[in-house]
This record gives sequence, structure tokens and C-alpha cells, in this order.
Amino acid sequence: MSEPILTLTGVHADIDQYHILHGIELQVPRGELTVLLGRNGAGKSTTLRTIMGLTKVPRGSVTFNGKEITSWSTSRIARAGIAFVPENMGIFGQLTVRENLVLAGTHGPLDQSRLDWLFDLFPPLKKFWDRPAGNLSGGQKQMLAIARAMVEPRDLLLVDEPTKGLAPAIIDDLATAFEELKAREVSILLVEQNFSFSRRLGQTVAVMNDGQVVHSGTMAELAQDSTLQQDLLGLGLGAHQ
Ligand SMILES: Nc1ncnc2c1ncn2[C@@H]1O[C@H](COP(=O)(O)OP(=O)(O)OP(=O)(O)O)[C@@H](O)[C@H]1O
Repeated sequence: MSEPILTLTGVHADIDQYHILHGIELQVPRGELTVLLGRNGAGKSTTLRTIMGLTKVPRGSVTFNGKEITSWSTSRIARAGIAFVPENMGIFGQLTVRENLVLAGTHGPLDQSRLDWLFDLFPPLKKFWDRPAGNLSGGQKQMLAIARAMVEPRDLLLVDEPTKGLAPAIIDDLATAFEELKAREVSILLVEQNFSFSRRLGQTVAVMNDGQVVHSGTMAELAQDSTLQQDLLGLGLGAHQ
């Protein structure tokens, strides 16, 4: 296997006086989709925020593309090639799709070939180009949020719970969009609680509980092993199957 694009080794993280992550071990293979599962409060969002340099890391290391980025600023981490879609998506509802994308660019005017790449991935963005983003469906808003994060080329995409609050038909559209991203071998780390969505998309999986990764392996192994599933579902995933 080639070197993982991202490796967390013994990562601890604090928010104010609270110790939230207790020694995270996580590897994200290059060109694959990795799912981070776990019950509410397990520390999944904090793990993504920590990768982005948004929480304090008193111990441990984060390595991206062979470079240790643990103490880098968030803007430097983003420029180094990590895109982040937080749970609230961070899109502007009153601005058009085009305006949302223009505002996300940091290197001047949008690159047309990049836009064509994004339209090919997410056709609704082209269709609703001049419409307010607030009028898009929940799944289309997620597509716009991902497009904003990747409006300039990035090597790794972090997405926090994209299915949250979405109806099943919309989740299906979103899964198709992620399959398109996978087909382009974008490296993705996806936080999810929806196990069927995760099983459909994930190649690698890590499961968190109480600020630690308690299981990691292939999604195929987890999908076939009902005992293992039962153990992990016992952590609280069952309600979201
Ligand atoms: N700003 C904060 N101040 C104090 N504690 C926090 C803060 N943010 C998160 N926590 C705590 O950190 C722990 C991990 O939260 P986190 O949001 O990372 O979990 P999660 O696995 O993403 O859960 P969810 O699916 O509910 O978002 C939880 O116990 C949470 O209460």
C-alpha cells in the first residue's frame, strides 16, 4: 500500500479545559473514501476540526502528504491541500450558487476548467447557477458546500455528516455524488452516523468511541462480519442503520 495521505498518531485534543480526544490513531489511504463512524459525542467532529488546526493538540502528530502539520495554522493547512466541509456547511443562502463559489476562491477569478470539473460532478450546480443557494434542496446544498471547499484543487476532502437531516431520496442523490468523487480518486474522510450510506461508499472505516478509535479496517470486512457489526452497533450506531 502507498503511504497514507493523512496519518494521526496518538493525537490528543483539548477544548477549553476539556480533554476530548485521547490518543487518536487514524490512517486515511490515498485515493480512497474512509468513513469515521461513532455515536453522538464520540469525538468525530473534533477529530476533523483537529486535523484542520481548529483545536489545541497538546500531544500527538498529524502528518499530511508526508509533512507534519500538527502545529500549522488553519489557513496554512487549507493551502497545503485539505478541504473541509463542516456540519453546518457554511454556504450563504441569500447568495447565488455562482456567488457562493466566487467567494470561496482564494486565487482570483474561478478557473473555467475547474468549474467544468465541478459541474460534471454536481450537475445541479450548473442548473441552478444563478439561483439563491437557500432555494436548493438539502442534498444540493451539500454539493455546493463540497464544491466551495474544492473550488481550487485540494488533495484531501473532510466532510462532517453530510446526510444529517436529509430525506432518503436525497441521501441517495448525495451517495451518487460521492460515488462520482470516488471515481475521480479524490481522497475523502467522511464523518457519518448513517451506516447504510457509509457501507455503500466506504472503502476503509474507523469507529470512534469516547475520544478514541476503537476499530479500524476495511468496510468490506465490517459489512460481512455480523458479530463485529453487532459489537460496533452496540456503541450506538444501530439507531442510524
Ligand atoms: N465547545 C465545546 N466545549 C466543550 N465540550 C465540547 C465542545 N465541543 C464538543 N465538546 C464535547 O466533545 C465531545 C466530542 O464532541 P464531537 O462533536 O467531536 O462528537 P461527534 O462524535 O462529532 O458527535 P456528533 O455526532 O454529536 O456531532 C462531546 O462530549 C462534546 O460534548
